[in-house]
Amino acid sequence: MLRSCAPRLRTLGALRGLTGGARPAVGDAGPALLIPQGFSANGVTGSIRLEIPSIRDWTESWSKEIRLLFDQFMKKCEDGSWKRVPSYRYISPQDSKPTKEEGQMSRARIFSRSYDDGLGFEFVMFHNDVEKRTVCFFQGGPHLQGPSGLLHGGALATMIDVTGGVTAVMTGEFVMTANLNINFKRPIPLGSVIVINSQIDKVEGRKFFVSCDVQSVDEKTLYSNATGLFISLDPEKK
Ligand SMILES: CCCCCCCC(=O)SCCNC(=O)CCNC(=O)[C@H](O)C(C)(C)COP(=O)(O)OP(=O)(O)OC[C@H]1O[C@@H](n2cnc3c(N)ncnc32)[C@H](O)[C@@H]1OP(=O)(O)O
Repeated sequence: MLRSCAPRLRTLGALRGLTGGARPAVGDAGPALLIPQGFSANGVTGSIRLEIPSIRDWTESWSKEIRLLFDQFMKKCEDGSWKRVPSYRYISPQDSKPTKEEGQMSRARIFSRSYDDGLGFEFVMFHNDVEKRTVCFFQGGPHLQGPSGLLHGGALATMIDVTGGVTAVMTGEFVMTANLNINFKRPIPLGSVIVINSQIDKVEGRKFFVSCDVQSVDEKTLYSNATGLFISLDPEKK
């Protein structure tokens, strides 16, 4: 399984090349990649199309706080030190006769982009190649509630996983999460903007050791910290 996964993952790794500081107009269609082989529940399909959706500068639901952070970091992109990480929503099978299950698969969406605008994971990420770190500005929408008025821990875990994974992907090969340890230190008010800082601490062969902290925008509250191990796939393995 891992071997057949490799072409897709290499191409996903090529997303690194799609980042850039240029500010697209709101509503511009994002690029799409056609990838030779993909997965379905039954194994390999013909090909998959990875669609990067319209690159929104912001949504109606973004608070002023996250818009300001977005603008600040878009400015930092101008000298090339930071890059905005592109987002994508779909990896959909193409060019294969759909079975019932593949029909379902064609509705697949990347989990962290699976909610309608404003209701779930609203975030933007920026990556610094030299410092090997990624910053994610995240505003959890109302469908991510855990305890009343607070962000669900699993939603935060998702964002830590995605931010850590992106940090590893931007630095090396495409990776899978092998291990994630999270300390939940303070509850996060639903709808508030938080900052997830992720960096590569160490690389050992195919293993990327990543650490993350999750803070309030004013840096006064440390909500969580985490470590993760991300492993790039060995193309020789089945
Ligand atoms: C844009 C990108 C954002 C991505 C964010 C989202 C990411 C995800 O959701 S990924 C989905 C969740 N994760 C998974 O499903 C992964 C399931 N696990 C696997 O597929 C495999 O175990 C995988 C790929 C992680 C590693 O498999 P494999 O390549 O065979 O590793 P293997 O050869 O056994 O081990 C390699 C090294 O890693 C170490 N290792 C492997 N797993 C672990 C682990 N869980 N903990 C600690 N060390 C580990 C091994 O000890 C070995 O170390 P060394 O080289 O020093 O001897």
